[in-house]
Amino acid sequence: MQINSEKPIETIQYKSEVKNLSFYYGGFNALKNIDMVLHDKRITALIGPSGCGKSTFLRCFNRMHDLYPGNRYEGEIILHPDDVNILASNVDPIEVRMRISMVFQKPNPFPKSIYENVAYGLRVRGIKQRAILDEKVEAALRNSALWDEVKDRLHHLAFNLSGGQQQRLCIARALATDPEILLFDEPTSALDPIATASIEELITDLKNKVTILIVTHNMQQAARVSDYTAYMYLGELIEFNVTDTIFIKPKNKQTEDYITGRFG
Ligand SMILES: Nc1ncnc2c1ncn2[C@@H]1O[C@H](COP(=O)(O)OP(=O)(O)OP(=O)(O)O)[C@@H](O)[C@H]1O
Repeated sequence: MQINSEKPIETIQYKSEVKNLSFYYGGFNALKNIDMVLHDKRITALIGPSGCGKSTFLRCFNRMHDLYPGNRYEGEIILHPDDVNILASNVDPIEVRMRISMVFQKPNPFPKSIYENVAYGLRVRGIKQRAILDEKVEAALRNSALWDEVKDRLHHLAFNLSGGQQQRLCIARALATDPEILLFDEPTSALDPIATASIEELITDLKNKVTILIVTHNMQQAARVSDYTAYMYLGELIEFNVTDTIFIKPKNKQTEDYITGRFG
């Protein structure tokens, strides 16, 4: 595995360090000894052929796998600046999910109003004051480039929005609680090209505010939006580097074959 063997394009801090991470679905070893970093307020893309473990890796970051019995992590995911290992058994997964939010492949708004979708996580955290809720809901909708389209119908059902708008609403819902890392699992695969372009633009804008890890099948998308790219194969991290290097001059033959479409 090659990791950051070139000088980084800039000197920035790590938001997270993955150390010797392995993951098991019961007896199946889906991730094997992964070492990687997430650069603070940068976008990292995970690419690789179907079944290589991209979603499994992403889901380790918010302890999603804890929801199912028989799953097991080994190794560490250190979250900075407080250096906590979010996989440690004494760390509450609910706490982790407050700090690391996820946006799924298909838009999945709750059967509630636009406003209540965004306010949901704030209410779970015990925020009741209307003025604070109003302020945070508006900020999240502005940050997800949805405010102008919905400001006059905040109390309408979220299902009335288009697919692209629903996905931006899900991003607003994830942003409302000020997460430190935002996880995207193929966020545009259910959307048309215009909605995809607006989500990509939004993701690019969001990196000023939050560290982003995105799984995508679409290599052009990885090349367009990400600063760093990780290529995975059969549960292993094969190569990790700045995105331009991975796409223009990968160091590993397997990465090159995948990027050039000779494999996968
Ligand atoms: N709940 C599960 N139980 C057992 N094995 C699983 C489970 N979920 C995924 N796997 C297996 O783990 C491996 C990695 O799957 P994963 O979904 O992470 O791959 P992926 O790279 O995200 O694939 P895709 O691009 O098709 O979404 C695959 O072999 C898959 O069959």
